Formats: sequence, C-alpha cells, structure tokens
Amino acid sequence: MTDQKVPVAVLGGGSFGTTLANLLACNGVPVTLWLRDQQVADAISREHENSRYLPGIKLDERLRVSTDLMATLANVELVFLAIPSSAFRTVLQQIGPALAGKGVISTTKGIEQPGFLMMSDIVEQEAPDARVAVLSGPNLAKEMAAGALTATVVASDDEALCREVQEVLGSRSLRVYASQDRYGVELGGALKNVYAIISGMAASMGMGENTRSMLITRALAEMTRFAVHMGANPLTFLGLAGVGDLIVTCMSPQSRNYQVGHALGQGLSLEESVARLGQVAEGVNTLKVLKQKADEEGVYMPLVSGLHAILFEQQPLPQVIGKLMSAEQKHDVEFAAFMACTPLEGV
Ligand SMILES: NC(=O)c1ccc[n+]([C@@H]2O[C@H](COP(=O)([O-])OP(=O)(O)OC[C@H]3O[C@@H](n4cnc5c(N)ncnc54)[C@H](O)[C@@H]3O)[C@@H](O)[C@H]2O)c1
Ligand SMILES: O=P(O)(O)OC[C@H](O)CO
Repeated sequence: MTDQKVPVAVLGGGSFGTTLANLLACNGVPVTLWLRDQQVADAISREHENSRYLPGIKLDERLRVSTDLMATLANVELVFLAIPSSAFRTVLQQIGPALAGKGVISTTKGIEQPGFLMMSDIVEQEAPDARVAVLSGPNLAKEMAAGALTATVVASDDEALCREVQEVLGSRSLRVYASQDRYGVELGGALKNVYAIISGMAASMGMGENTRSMLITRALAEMTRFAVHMGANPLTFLGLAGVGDLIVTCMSPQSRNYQVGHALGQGLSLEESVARLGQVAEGVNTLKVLKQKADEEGVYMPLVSGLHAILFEQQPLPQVIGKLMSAEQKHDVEFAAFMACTPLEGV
C-alpha cells in the first residue's frame, strides 16, 4: 500500500497543515510538512508533536518535516496549501514555477482583496501550469487530528485530481467527497467564518438556542444569496462545504472564529479578541472584503452589515440587533428562487 501512494507536500505548519500531513502519514503516504521555523521543525521531528498547534496529539513517526521549501516540493505530485490567506500569495510567488504539473490543493478559507479572489484563483495566477483543487468542509483540525469521524469535499474540474486526493486522504476516519463546483465550495468555506463570529458573540451574551438556530439558518440564506449572485451553484450550499461547515463553525467553541465572537461578546475589543486567540481567524478579514463586495454588487446581507457596523462602524450592539429584528419580514426558503437563478431580495 505504501509503495502505491504518490509523494505529497503540505505547506503550512499550523493546526490544519499539521493535521493534514499527519492524516496523510497515517495513510502510509510519503509526506513532508513544510514550515518556516527550524526550532519548531526540529521539535516536531524529535517529539512527534506540534506542541503549539496540536498539543497532546501524537504525530505519526513517518511524517517528515522540513524548512527547505524547494526541497520539499522536489519530486512530489500533490501539494496541499494550509497557509493563512494573508500570506498565501507571498508563499505562492516563491514557488509558482516549481508547481508546474503538480496537483495543488488549497485548504485556506479566505478571500484576497483587491479583486475578491479565492485562494485557488491566486494559485492559477502564480502557478499557471499547476492542476488546481480546493478542499473544504466541516473540518475542525483538532477533532480530525484526534481521529474523529469526519467528511470533507475536494472540488475541481479536474476529476482525476479529485480522485487522487480521495485516494491519498480518504481513510476509515475521513471521507472525501468530490465536487465540480470549486468556486462554490471555496466561497462556502470563506463565508461561514463571518457567521461563526456572530454565533460566538450570541452565545457569550447568553442568547438561547432559538436565536442560534435563527442565526445559522438565516446565515445560510444570506451566504447562498450572495454565492448565487456571484455564479456559484446553490446546491453546493446544501452540502458539506456549505451548511455542513456553517453548522460546525457556528456551533463549536473549538472554532477560532467562534472564539473571536465569544470574546467580543464578553466585551473585549476586536484587537484584544484576536490577540487572545493567537491563531488565524479568517472571518475578520473576510467580513471587510465581503461587506465591500456585497455593497458593490447590491446583494442584501443584513447579518454581514450588522457585524460590520459593530466591529468597524462603532455602532452599538443593541441598536444593530434592533435594526435586524425590525427589518421587513419576507421569505423563509429562497432556494426555489435560487435554483431558478432569480434570487429574491430581502428576507
Ligand atoms: N484549523 C482548522 O480547523 C482549519 C480547518 C480547515 C481549514 N483551515 C484553514 O487553514 C488555513 C490555515 O489555518 P490554520 O488553522 O492552520 O492556522 P494556524 O493559525 O493554526 O497556523 C497558521 C500557520 O501558518 C504559518 N504562517 C503564517 N504566515 C506564514 C508565511 N508567510 N509563510 C509560511 N507559513 C506561514 C504560521 O507560522 C502557522 O504555522 C486558514 O485559512 C484556515 O481557515 C483551518
Ligand atoms: O477554527 P476556524 O473557525 O478557523 O474553523 C475551522 C474550520 O474551517 C472548520 O471547518
């Protein structure tokens, strides 16, 4: 089995990169995890633990770790990217030509501005000869690393690449479903982070489960409305990378975006909330980018507007909640309209 697996690289030694690399190593895939810090790399190689990002998780001893980016990429066929969106292009710019012919799979759930670019768009720009896919779904790193039964989605119009990813990553604890809607899968993964901040905020303010259910369901309507406007397939949002990821991120205190919201609800400033987390919460930047895009495109996104007003326009929370709760009450289920590609306005 080991001999049949293609060699793989994972770039990014945080929570998700380490988790993915370890899952691959456990599958007998020859895998090298690239990260920048030599001391951290040495510690992982020596102790088989990433004590900062996955404390207490014993990593497979076959997992190789390197700080040499080009050496990591030599001879591999698949490259998973788990670099925060803020550094994504910078890393790609160093390695674009070296990715020619390889399968490059982004797992990063963010959006680049200017241009409202998905991470896979950046891969296409910086590595035009790579084969491109994205991986997204309800995938809390710590649970996956601990072996929790999990499902994810690999999306690409390159069906052979989807099969290769299913082959190396699928296991008894991880099911990897395929999709051809790369844009929808990627958009779902980025957008849900914004609603997780709202959900964490509501939880820490003592709001009940009715409220949380309303938030998640209206979030799904709102993100689907935006995605359809942008050309994604609405059905994608009924799958793992849509409602699946929205649920886990809005429900789990493990979610870093939820944690930022929770801290905000306790009265911490945005800066304090992000600093206390000490890890990536992509939803903060996505909120800015998304609000701007929704305004430009004229897409009605009351939850996004409300959170933006609280975080960046100094509007008091009670005033924003009052505005949301007194907005015109329109349709519950918009999916029929989405499917006909004539989205209704308003909720
Ligand atoms: N953690 C999860 O549960 C999870 C699950 C699915 C997807 N993701 C996505 O994966 C991406 C990475 O998140 P994470 O959870 O691994 O973040 P993290 O905060 O746990 O780790 C980020 C890592 O990126 C590294 N990094 C930062 N700047 C870098 C640069 N310029 N070059 C190389 N490395 C750099 C940091 O050193 C750190 O190791 C995010 O977009 C996130 O949305 C995370
Ligand atoms: O911890 P978060 O909020 O970045 O979410 C992690 C994953 O995206 C959940 O699928």
